[in-house]
Amino acid sequence: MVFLTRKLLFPAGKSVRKHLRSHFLDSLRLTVTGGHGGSGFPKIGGVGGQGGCVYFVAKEGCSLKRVSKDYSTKRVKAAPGEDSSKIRLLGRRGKDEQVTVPVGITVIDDTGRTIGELNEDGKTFKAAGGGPGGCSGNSFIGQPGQSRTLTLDLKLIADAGLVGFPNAGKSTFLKAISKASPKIASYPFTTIKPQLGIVDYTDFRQISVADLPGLIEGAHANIGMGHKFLKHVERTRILILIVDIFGFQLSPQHMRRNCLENVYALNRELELYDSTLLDKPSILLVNKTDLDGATQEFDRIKSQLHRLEQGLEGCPEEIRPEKLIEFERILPISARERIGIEKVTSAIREVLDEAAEENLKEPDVEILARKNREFGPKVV
Ligand SMILES: Nc1nc2c(ncn2[C@@H]2O[C@H](COP(=O)(O)OP(=O)(O)OP(=O)(O)O)[C@@H](O)[C@H]2O)c(=O)[nH]1
Repeated sequence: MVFLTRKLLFPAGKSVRKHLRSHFLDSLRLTVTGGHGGSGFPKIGGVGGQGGCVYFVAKEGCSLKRVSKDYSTKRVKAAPGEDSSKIRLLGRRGKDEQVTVPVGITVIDDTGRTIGELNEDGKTFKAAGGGPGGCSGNSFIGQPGQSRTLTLDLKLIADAGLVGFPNAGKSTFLKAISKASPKIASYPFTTIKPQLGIVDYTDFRQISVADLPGLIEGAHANIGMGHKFLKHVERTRILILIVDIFGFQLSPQHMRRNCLENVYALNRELELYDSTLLDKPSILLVNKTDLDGATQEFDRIKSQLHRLEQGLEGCPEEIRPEKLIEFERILPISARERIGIEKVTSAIREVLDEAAEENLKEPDVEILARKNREFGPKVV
């Protein structure tokens, strides 16, 4: 049925991504409702308990995807207040509902107004107030809680995040794609200050690329800048992985990894930290192809880069990923000599546009598929 739905939704000729990714979410709409106030007890002047409130609480390491899974109906309701009774004149307050959200969330109401910012761990925002309990002022009838639909927007660092081991040529690449020298971005919700390069297109579109520094093998286990780095990879729409065509060695104590192994190692680091990062559309840049013998080396490994699953057996166990990254594009470049840079900037734009298009369509498919499951004919 899902297959059929997809076929109907995606017109012929329009390519459906060959592998269906689960979605990276950077925006989520939730309908929040405070609990209903409890009824009062007119005879003895008893007051109903106030309904519970809905709060958003920022927490490090939480993702919008998690919130979406926890509240699959996209509705959050706090508990009603207790009715007043002979044994409890003042009804108890309804239980609050606390929704844990990622740090760096902007809360937007239905009119498009920003009504809250959750930029620090532990920060709380009251999303919906509970209804007042019944009392003499309201004829002892408990009132409904506040109800509204809010959008949780995850603040992004940039459209694309540049991921690579040291010395791969990230800064050089950033300079090559942005006319002005990269800016150091300072965000209130992050501790790192990524270098930000802005790509200017002839039609005045601008796309931002952030160099997220400090990834080394073991980052998932918080070695080096570890988690500080990885948690910011979440805040970009697409990933650009960059590797040195001749490989990389962090220090004499570390193994020398060839180009292909570097790709597996980057894949492994992302996977170990959070495998949903691999769901983001990604581009692989193989850098330093101006060096002697680099073109031949790229031609030699090109097919292996396109079919990572085939090289898995020969991949050292400590960097062997379980879930493989799937690149939308694999491009050889020389960041220093600015070779292949135009192809990269067009690819970034195309991949971002494809991702945006897919994001628009995919939820429809999911909803339709669910509805079909709920109401469609039973297949036994
Ligand atoms: N031959 C050649 N050298 C390059 C190229 N791109 C970068 N380099 C050199 O590689 C070295 C590292 O480049 P960076 O841009 O500083 O690399 P990085 O990934 O930002 O390094 P970290 O700051 O350590 O993370 C420098 O000496 C660059 O000149 C390239 O396309 N060709």
